[in-house]
Amino acid sequence: MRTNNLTLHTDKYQINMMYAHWIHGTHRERAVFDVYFRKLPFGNGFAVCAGLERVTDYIQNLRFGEEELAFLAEQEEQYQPAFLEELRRFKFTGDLYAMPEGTLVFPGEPLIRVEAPVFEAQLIETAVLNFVNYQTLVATKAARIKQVAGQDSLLEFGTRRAQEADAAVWGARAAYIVGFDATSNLRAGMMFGIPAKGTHAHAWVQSHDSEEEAFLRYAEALPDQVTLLVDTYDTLRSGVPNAIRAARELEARGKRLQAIRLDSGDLTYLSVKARELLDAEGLPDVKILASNDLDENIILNLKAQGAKIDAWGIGTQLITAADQPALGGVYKLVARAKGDAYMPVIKISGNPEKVTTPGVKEVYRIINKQTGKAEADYIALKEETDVKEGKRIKLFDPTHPYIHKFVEDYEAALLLQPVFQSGELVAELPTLEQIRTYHRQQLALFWPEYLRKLNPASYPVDLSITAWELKRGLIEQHQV
Ligand SMILES: Nc1ncnc2c1ncn2[C@@H]1O[C@H](COP(=O)(O)OP(=O)(O)OP(=O)(O)O)[C@@H](O)[C@H]1O
Ligand SMILES: O=P(O)(O)OC[C@H]1O[C@H](OP(=O)(O)OP(=O)(O)O)[C@H](O)[C@@H]1O
Ligand SMILES: O=C(O)c1cccnc1
Repeated sequence: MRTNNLTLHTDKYQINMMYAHWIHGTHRERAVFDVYFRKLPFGNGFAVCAGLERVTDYIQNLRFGEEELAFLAEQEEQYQPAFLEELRRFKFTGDLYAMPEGTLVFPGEPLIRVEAPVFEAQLIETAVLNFVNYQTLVATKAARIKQVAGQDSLLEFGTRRAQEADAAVWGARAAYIVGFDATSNLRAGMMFGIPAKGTHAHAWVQSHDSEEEAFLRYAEALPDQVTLLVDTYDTLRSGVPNAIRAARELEARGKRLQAIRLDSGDLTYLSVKARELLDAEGLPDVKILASNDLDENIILNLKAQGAKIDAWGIGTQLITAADQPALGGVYKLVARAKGDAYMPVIKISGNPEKVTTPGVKEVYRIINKQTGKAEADYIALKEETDVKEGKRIKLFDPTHPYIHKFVEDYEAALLLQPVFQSGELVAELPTLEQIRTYHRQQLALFWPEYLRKLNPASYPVDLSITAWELKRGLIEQHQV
């Protein structure tokens, strides 16, 4: 590997567009881009916004170093040396607004708005989507797992199966945001302050002459509160009885066996039987941890079957978001500078979902003051004042405009917060603990029908009349 610099972590077409803008002298013209996704993953009723910390760090460190410039100079495009000099001076000077990490987010609403010289806004598209798509996807998957696990402990075990190293650590962080308790990845622990936890592998048992010896030696070496993996040979005939012997031995030394881990077989049957054995030996406090390709559906099933599992280790299915391995978040131009003002622009498509929503917009979460619950998200043009002033507004579904209602006793929470202004970081980023608390508060804002895992109700994301008319007008204008 030659570089840690992420400035060239972009698609070549961005640099080519930057070059063409520079050639024509339009590179300083301001442009506005929205980041949003069109479809919720996993059939879930919401997604959990994540990725902003990485985006912030990336933008602060955007610089074309000598290595990057030399590499660009070698490209078949033969960029002019003066362009490379322009890149040498590159720094992000724009504005970026973003929803805080942990926010519940929905299709069609901007999670991030970038207002910057087109030269800068174009460069960052690829990396911003890369970070936000992955982290939002994993946070959402983890939220589904957290929902079924309730108060049980959740350990993130995914690194060995993750799509490479960055995915492992940022995925561990995304899981922690929504309520996982710990990760097995020590680097994630060190980078983010996530509690790091670990049991032991089958290899530990296999590398001893007997399972009993392996357990005793492990318990002897490690401090209090060990977890023993009991399924290497025969869970009920050998693993659990040997763990019970180890627990006795530990007790004699003033230490405790914290848990046993089951990693194969019928987890309901084995956990019920193991619980009986442990309880019969006066060890009701020894917990049962399960792992083995678990996801939210298996956990829900195991619970319905009466499994006696207190803690869950989750790897592959979470870190790879196995049932839907990508979130299709996009970065779309919605306005560009024309003189002193922004001119809204649109992208038309035969598929109504793919028609972009033009203009510089804000997203407001409309919260009913009586119930304290979110009624809808309301996308209005930035200059609109009605919603800011708490005036009566019409909520209507842009794809079915006849479905509508008026609301007046509401609080409008402005979701896109300033993060960069004129290239300077203006937001104080929250700590991970603050993000976890905020995420829990977000969940409490929503009625359960939007949160349920299976066939959730669709939460309304509505356009203001002005934003809708702007969109309709531009569609008509472009119709031939
Ligand atoms: N009672 C259960 N109900 C539903 N799914 C279960 C139950 N017990 C285990 N599972 C899940 O079923 C799958 C079983 O995987 P698999 O067929 O590989 O068996 P295994 O026990 O892991 O075998 P191996 O000994 O090869 O590891 C895993 O995803 C596991 O989490
Ligand atoms: O099943 P996942 O959700 O992906 O969780 C991670 C898995 O990684 C380990 O297995 P592995 O076979 O890699 O190693 P081991 O020898 O320690 O069991 C562990 O035992 C889990 O089963
Ligand atoms: O600590 C563990 O038990 C662990 C860690 C990573 C993967 N599987 C299990």
